Amino acid sequence: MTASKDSVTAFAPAKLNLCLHVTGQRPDGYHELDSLVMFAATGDTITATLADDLSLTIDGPFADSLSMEADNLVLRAARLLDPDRGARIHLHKALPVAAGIGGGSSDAAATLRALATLWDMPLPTAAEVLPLGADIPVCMHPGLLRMEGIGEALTPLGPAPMLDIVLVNPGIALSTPEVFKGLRCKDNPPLPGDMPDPFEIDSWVGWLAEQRNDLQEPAIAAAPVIGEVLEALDAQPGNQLVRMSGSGATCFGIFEDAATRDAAAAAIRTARPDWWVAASEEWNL
Ligand SMILES: C[C@](O)(CO)[C@H](O)COP(=O)(O)OP(=O)(O)OC[C@H]1O[C@@H](n2ccc(N)nc2=O)[C@H](O)[C@@H]1O
Ligand SMILES: Nc1ncnc2c1ncn2[C@@H]1O[C@H](COP(=O)(O)OP(=O)(O)OP(=O)(O)O)[C@@H](O)[C@H]1O
Repeated sequence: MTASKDSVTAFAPAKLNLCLHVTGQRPDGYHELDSLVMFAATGDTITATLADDLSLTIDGPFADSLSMEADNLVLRAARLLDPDRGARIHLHKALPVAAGIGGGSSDAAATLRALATLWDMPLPTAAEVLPLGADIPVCMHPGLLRMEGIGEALTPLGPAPMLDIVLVNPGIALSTPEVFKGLRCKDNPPLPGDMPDPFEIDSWVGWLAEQRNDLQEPAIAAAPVIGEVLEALDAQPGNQLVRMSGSGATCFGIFEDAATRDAAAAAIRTARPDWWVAASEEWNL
């Protein structure tokens, strides 16, 4: 985060569900999750400047996907922090929208970080931000986290280790509730209790590969192109783990080093110029 007296810039990293186990469903319809979450160093940028009124401007490659409606998560987050204060907020939208990488949630969390500094206020709690979205609590404290409940029960596991990641989105927006609705089984096993040390990267990634994203199957049923994305990542030399994030459609690959990561990203970009492809590293706050 960079700050001057009257302006603060905060990064809104892409969220990755390294695994996402759906373990039950509450009477209100929300699903119980058991997920490991980390963040990638590709994302949006929020700049907040002191002003009398609250306003939002948007630019960037995915700005057109977002209408300038009053319900943008950035404005909802600002009003949640203080409904009576003003700021001129600019969002540079570099992440695809409705893509399973929590772009809107990360924008909301970055807005809260920026405005808490600008307005000299404490950050809200997980319970306070949960009504804005189930992914917002985890986006408040980027690092490696276990996320349970419907997204509010967080166990910080320290910083994410150094990882070489490729993210690929085939250019389709997926509705999170529709993907949850397609789940055939809602009471799947939680994460096993024996997670290796994340800094023993090879054995940790091997353990992750044995876990699941339970939303992957219903997402592929809704959008079969996700299967093509997974195959494209899987075909690249040096991949150690290939999986979909969140409710899709973005998938990621973890590669053994920066050279195989960059070669994979270049190969997929060449083969599918219409897809969004990002080569990245981990991001910790
Ligand atoms: C799938 C994940 O991305 C995993 O990190 C999140 O659980 C989704 O988080 P989100 O997009 O912030 O979700 P919200 O905006 O709160 O909810 C959108 C819709 O997704 C479904 N939903 C979401 C979270 C959850 N634990 N159970 C659900 O069933 C509900 O139908 C809800 O109405
Ligand atoms: N700043 C924002 N960025 C992206 N989406 C936003 C924003 N504000 C509101 N939205 C709305 O939120 C919806 C979900 O967008 P988002 O990009 O966060 O989805 P997602 O990546 O699938 O999230 P998740 O991984 O949390 O399910 C979009 O349909 C969009 O209309």
